[in-house]
Amino acid sequence: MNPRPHVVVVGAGAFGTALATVVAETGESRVTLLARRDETVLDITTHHRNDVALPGIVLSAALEATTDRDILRHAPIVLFAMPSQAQREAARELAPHLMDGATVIVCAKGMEKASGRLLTDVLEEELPRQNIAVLSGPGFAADIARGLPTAMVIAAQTLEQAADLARALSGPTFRLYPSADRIGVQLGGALKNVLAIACGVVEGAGLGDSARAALISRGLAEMSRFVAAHGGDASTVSGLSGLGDLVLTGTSHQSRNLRFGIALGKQGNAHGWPGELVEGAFAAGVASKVAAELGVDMPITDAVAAIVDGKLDLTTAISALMTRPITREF
Ligand SMILES: NC(=O)C1=CN([C@@H]2O[C@H](COP(=O)(O)OP(=O)(O)OC[C@H]3O[C@@H](n4cnc5c(N)ncnc54)[C@H](O)[C@@H]3O)[C@@H](O)[C@H]2O)C=CC1
Ligand SMILES: O=C(CO)COP(=O)(O)O
Repeated sequence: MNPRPHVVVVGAGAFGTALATVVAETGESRVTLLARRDETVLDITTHHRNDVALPGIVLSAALEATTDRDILRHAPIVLFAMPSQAQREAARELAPHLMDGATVIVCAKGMEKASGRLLTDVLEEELPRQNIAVLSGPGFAADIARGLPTAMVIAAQTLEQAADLARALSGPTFRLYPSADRIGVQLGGALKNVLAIACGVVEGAGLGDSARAALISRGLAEMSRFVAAHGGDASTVSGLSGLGDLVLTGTSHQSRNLRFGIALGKQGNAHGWPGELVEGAFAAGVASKVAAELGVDMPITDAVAAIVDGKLDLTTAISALMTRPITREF
């Protein structure tokens, strides 16, 4: 791989901006953020800030920004940091601009709602001439952008490719662990959002910390089953993407999914939610539907999907979860 590759990050929201600045700061790559709005480009190039996405944070002076898609033509590494439901559309729009053989890294945490498919499958369908990888794990955009220590996972088709990517993108404050399990890594990220909503519901309804610990642990069992049913490695979810991210977003109020769940637990609905992205609200319904098709038992995910859809009240959900037949733990 080129010693100083050009990395382009698509999606100038919180996560895209955070990834772009932390990689630019290493000095190992030339990094450009591909934004949709001229105002964002101006803010980054003149003030080294993106105050819409990451208010008050000073970005790397080495970070470039543009709205010109032609920047993708010579970029061997491209990060797709837009929300899950926008990944297909973005791939379709950007396909003519991407370099043949480039690696496109899914940085969203979710599944495609319309098809129930994995995001790597979606991008492989839309971008047959590129290699598709996944970046996931515990890391709030604001923490990453501020240079606080974070560790995440990068999964590619082979461990060797993942290790190359990890070396190209890691820096002194941002450490990537390579993996060859794209399925486990991406599903760990998608499903932890559903469970973070469940943890929020528990917190909002005042059900106690013991209930949260039970949810995290039984939620992990659900994740493992779902990953295995998709052909991934069930043990991947006990790593950073899965348990690591669930501990983070199931307990920290920085998490939008947790805060959304707290609103549900407090008032029974999410009326008044400010419109921030809540990936778990999409993933719950998709995962629940796909699990039913695959015959995978996912009672917590099913409950979150039904609560989010307004089809189940909290008391009934808790009673249903607590009175399931007694079975062995594993
Ligand atoms: N914010 C965080 O701390 C983290 C977020 N993520 C994941 O990153 C993904 C994005 O989240 P955030 O950046 O927080 O959301 P955000 O709402 O801050 O930003 C999303 C950005 O995507 C852009 N966008 C939407 N559709 C697009 C398209 N078709 N082409 C180009 N850009 C498009 C929007 O303009 C917006 O700037 C989510 O899947 C989230 O789960 C992952 C780890 C941490
Ligand atoms: O995935 C995240 C951190 O790892 C961000 O979580 P939220 O989308 O819940 O804010």
